[in-house]
Amino acid sequence: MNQSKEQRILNFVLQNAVRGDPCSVLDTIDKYCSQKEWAMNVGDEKGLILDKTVEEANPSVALELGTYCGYSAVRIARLLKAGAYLLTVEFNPEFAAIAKQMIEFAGVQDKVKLLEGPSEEIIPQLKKKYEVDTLDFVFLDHWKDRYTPDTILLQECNLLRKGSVLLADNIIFPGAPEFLNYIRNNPHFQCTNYPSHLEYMKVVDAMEKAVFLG
Ligand SMILES: O=C(NCCCCc1cc2cnccc2s1)c1cc(-c2ccc(F)cc2)cc(O)c1O
Ligand SMILES: [Mg+2]
Repeated sequence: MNQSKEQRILNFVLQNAVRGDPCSVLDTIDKYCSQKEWAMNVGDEKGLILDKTVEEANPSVALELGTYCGYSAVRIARLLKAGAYLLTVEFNPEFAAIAKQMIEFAGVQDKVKLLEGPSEEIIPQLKKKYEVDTLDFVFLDHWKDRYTPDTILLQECNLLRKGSVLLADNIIFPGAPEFLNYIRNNPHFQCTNYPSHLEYMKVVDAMEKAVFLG
């Protein structure tokens, strides 16, 4: 049975990156996806915005919605302080299996917990089943029409605290217009827009940061 694109990306990393070196894993994925096959990793340009936002937030507990091949999970986890961890949620079992291997190869598996399932099921389980108190950082990179309902769900489940930082990918392309309208008109969030480009393309994209004000 012929391989998936995601399996080809993982194989390229296993054969060309340095085991235990997250930066080499990221660089190798970016090399493959810019030169051989496009894939929906956050990429190197928006990845720098993600890095700066994570470093500024310096989270103890982070959540990612939309793991895919694990690129941004590795990107986030490599910046976490001792004892801090990332919960990353993936809906597609094939992608989750690839991401698990990618995260382990990068050597950040002790900082990452990969949860499989739809966000609307996982989010209400975070407190009781995954022993989360509140989330310091949330990266939204899953279905774009789930950004708003899941942001509302996070608030309903009391998972945000004063200062929790949300960062959303793909604000322009594919676009999350309903989320942008919701979050920018919500007095409980302080928003900042970061213009950028779609991963590996000249297409305009952007990220939106939203700090919860309590
Ligand atoms: O769809 C995108 N990401 C979401 C994949 C979703 C799956 C999940 C749903 C779900 C539900 N619950 C829990 C976990 C999860 S994971 C996406 C798409 C593009 C893109 C695609 C075509 C194109 F021509 C140009 C850009 C670029 C991006 O950066 C993306 O992030
Ligand atoms: Mg994205």
